[in-house]
Amino acid sequence: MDLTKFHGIIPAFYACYDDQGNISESRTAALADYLYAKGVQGVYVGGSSGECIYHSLEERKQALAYAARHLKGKMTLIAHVGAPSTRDSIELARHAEELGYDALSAIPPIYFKLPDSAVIGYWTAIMEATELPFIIYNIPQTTGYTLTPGVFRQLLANPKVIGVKNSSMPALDIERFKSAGGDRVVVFNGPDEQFVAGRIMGAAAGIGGTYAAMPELFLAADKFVREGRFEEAGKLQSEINDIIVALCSQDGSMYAAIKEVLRRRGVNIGGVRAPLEDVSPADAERIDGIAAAIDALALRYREA
Ligand SMILES: CC(=O)N[C@H](C=O)[C@@H](O)[C@H](O)[C@H](O)CO
Ligand SMILES: CC(=O)C(=O)O
Repeated sequence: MDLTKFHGIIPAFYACYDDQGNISESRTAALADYLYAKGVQGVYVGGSSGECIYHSLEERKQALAYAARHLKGKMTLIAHVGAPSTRDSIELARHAEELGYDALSAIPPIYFKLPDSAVIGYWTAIMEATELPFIIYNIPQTTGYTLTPGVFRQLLANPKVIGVKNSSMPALDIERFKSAGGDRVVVFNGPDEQFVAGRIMGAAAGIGGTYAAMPELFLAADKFVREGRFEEAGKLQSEINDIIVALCSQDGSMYAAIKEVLRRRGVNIGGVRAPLEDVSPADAERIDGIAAAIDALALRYREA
């Protein structure tokens, strides 16, 4: 299988709401057009950053359908289908396959702490439900489940497994998964704050929650790594991290801050769904500064 279509910068697609807080097709189209114009390699739809955890099954299907309608054939499409029950996950997986997604991905089961056997059973049931390749999602800080290299190796017995999106903080985990999977897997860097480290340690791609706020910067960082320009990559990573820290330092949630940045960059995708907190009046001025900083860096790295 040609895995190169999964290489590069793959922003996590955000939940796009109308003014009443319902999933909006026209606003999904606006985010889709913006990301297409920036030249990203793909999108990851319906994950953490897509606020999937706060959506009904019907809304999740809508979000997957609207993104596919506006991006199918233009870039690689990955559907996140992890849901509390195996049954709902399978329903989403089949829906994503019908919509023409290129791959599925899922977090492990959440809430109850389940043994490895149940987690493996869950991911395997999703894989068996469609013909699509599958990307395991390891994000221990939110799910409470840590994927070990041993369990990863067991899962690799299934040829549908083509990769792992690793969001644990040690870049070492990326290297260990790549070492276990070799050429048949793509490891996706999770933590945007160490994208450059992840790329150097074995990730051929990144899926990130802040990419869509500043796609130009992650595309430039990726190019620096590909060209072996590690000093420039490291400097840009540091500039990116100043922005991420600022996005995470508002009264509102990081996603609310990002959506305000996007509004200033010409893309209105609404607010965030409670219990995520909206930005405060005091955030507004600081977010003006963040958006201006992103625009200035994007300009500076345009010819990178
Ligand atoms: C914990 C979490 O949500 N991680 C995301 C996915 O890996 C990241 O992309 C973060 O959104 C990003 O690194 C900002 O902290
Ligand atoms: C990558 C990420 O942030 C997500 O799962 O949406």
